[in-house]
Amino acid sequence: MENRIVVGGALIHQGRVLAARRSAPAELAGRWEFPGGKAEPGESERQALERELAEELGVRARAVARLAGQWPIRAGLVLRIWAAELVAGEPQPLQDHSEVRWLGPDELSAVDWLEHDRAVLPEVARLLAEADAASAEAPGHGRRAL
Ligand SMILES: Nc1nc2c([nH]c(=O)n2[C@H]2C[C@H](O)[C@@H](COP(=O)(O)OP(=O)(O)OP(=O)(O)O)O2)c(=O)[nH]1
Repeated sequence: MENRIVVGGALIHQGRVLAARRSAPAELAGRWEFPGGKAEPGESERQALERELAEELGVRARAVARLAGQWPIRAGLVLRIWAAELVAGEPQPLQDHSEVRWLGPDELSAVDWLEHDRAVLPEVARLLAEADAASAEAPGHGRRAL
């Protein structure tokens, strides 16, 4: 059987990353993840992520780059994580989540992540550090989206 891809988004905005607390199924409820979901047949990972972030959070977001690595979730299902930037809107837990939270670089371990997502945190920390360095160099010290 061909692997179906689950795309999770490390949505980064103003030096923080969004974590979302799952509301279902029971065995995953309460744990935190990078919001996203399964790519539909014929859909690119980018398209899938941007669609899922709109449905689940009510935001417009842009998938920027895939992070290294992939994680088997169960037979036929593989998780990949993309860095994404917020284009418009304020994320709300509309669907599949009970809460969302922006985490700064020192808060990445403050929530109970799903196991696979924990493996991505060093890379996310690096992205946040890069975004911070870029904002410090930018004229007027304005923060950049990523
Ligand atoms: N969305 C997401 N799912 C993750 C992450 N980490 C992780 O292990 N998973 C697992 C949980 C689920 O078993 C599976 C994704 O299912 P999902 O429920 O988010 O996908 P979906 O929205 O397309 O769901 P469905 O409509 O097909 O039920 O991947 C993550 O960071 N984000």
